[in-house]
Amino acid sequence: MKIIGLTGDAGSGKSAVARILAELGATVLDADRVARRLTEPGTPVLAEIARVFGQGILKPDGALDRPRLAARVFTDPEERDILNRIIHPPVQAILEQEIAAARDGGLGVLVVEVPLLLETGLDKLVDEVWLTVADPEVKLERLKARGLTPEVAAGILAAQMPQELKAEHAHRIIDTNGSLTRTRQQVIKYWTEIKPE
Ligand SMILES: CC(C)(COP(=O)(O)OP(=O)(O)OC[C@H]1O[C@@H](n2cnc3c(N)ncnc32)[C@H](O)[C@@H]1O)[C@@H](O)C(=O)NCCC(=O)NCCS
Ligand SMILES: Nc1ncnc2c1ncn2[C@@H]1O[C@H](COP(=O)(O)OP(=O)(O)OP(=O)(O)O)[C@@H](O)[C@H]1O
Repeated sequence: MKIIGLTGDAGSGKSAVARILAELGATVLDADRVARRLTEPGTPVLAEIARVFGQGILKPDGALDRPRLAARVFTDPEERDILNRIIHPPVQAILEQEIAAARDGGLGVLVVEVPLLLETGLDKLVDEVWLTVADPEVKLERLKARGLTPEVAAGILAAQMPQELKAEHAHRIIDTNGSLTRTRQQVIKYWTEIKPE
């Protein structure tokens, strides 16, 4: 099985590219979704977050108040480090397990979509790094369109390795500044290159 690590800044179009790759036949594993599952009500990770960040970080129904936690961790690097230390080890363990299982498995392509692929060193476990890129103002506009405040949106981008540095580690780069059709064309071209049959 071929394993692609898909990464890129927040708002750079990873999820859009992952959807196209899934349509083309890849299996997609999304690190954000793994992190969400690990922080569902009743999990040890959520209990630890509530212990460290206070019960106010939970909504009345006991679920994680994600916008509230985002506002804290993306404007305060120390708080972000604390969250990362709680949540990254279990997320990484699951991703490593899934990648190892895929290696033992059959043919096909596994795409692991990980915003912090390079920052966490998980790129060493994949065969190729694919990077989505967009101009800073495009990424910021997309994040604001999701309802994030400009401060939180800028905080997320500041918490990630700069796009130019990421590009030094990438095998294939997808520019998402244009239309979705343009993005799709680039993805199909790369897909054809790795799946020549
Ligand atoms: C802080 C949380 C609760 C905010 O949730 P929310 O639903 O508002 O945002 P979402 O998860 O969609 O994240 C938005 C984007 O921020 C970026 N991001 C998320 N966490 C981090 C982080 N710790 N450091 C840098 N960027 C991050 C990603 O690009 C992500 O796609 C959530 O992001 C979280 O649990 N983060 C820690 C887990 C993590 O690091 N995930 C990313 C890769 S494993
Ligand atoms: N040409 C394009 N390519 C990709 N996405 C585009 C394009 N034009 C507009 N978009 C939109 O921009 C947004 C990109 O956000 P997306 O969720 O794919 O980014 P992301 O890299 O996964 O971000 P995050 O890491 O924050 O989850 C989507 O709403 C998508 O529909």
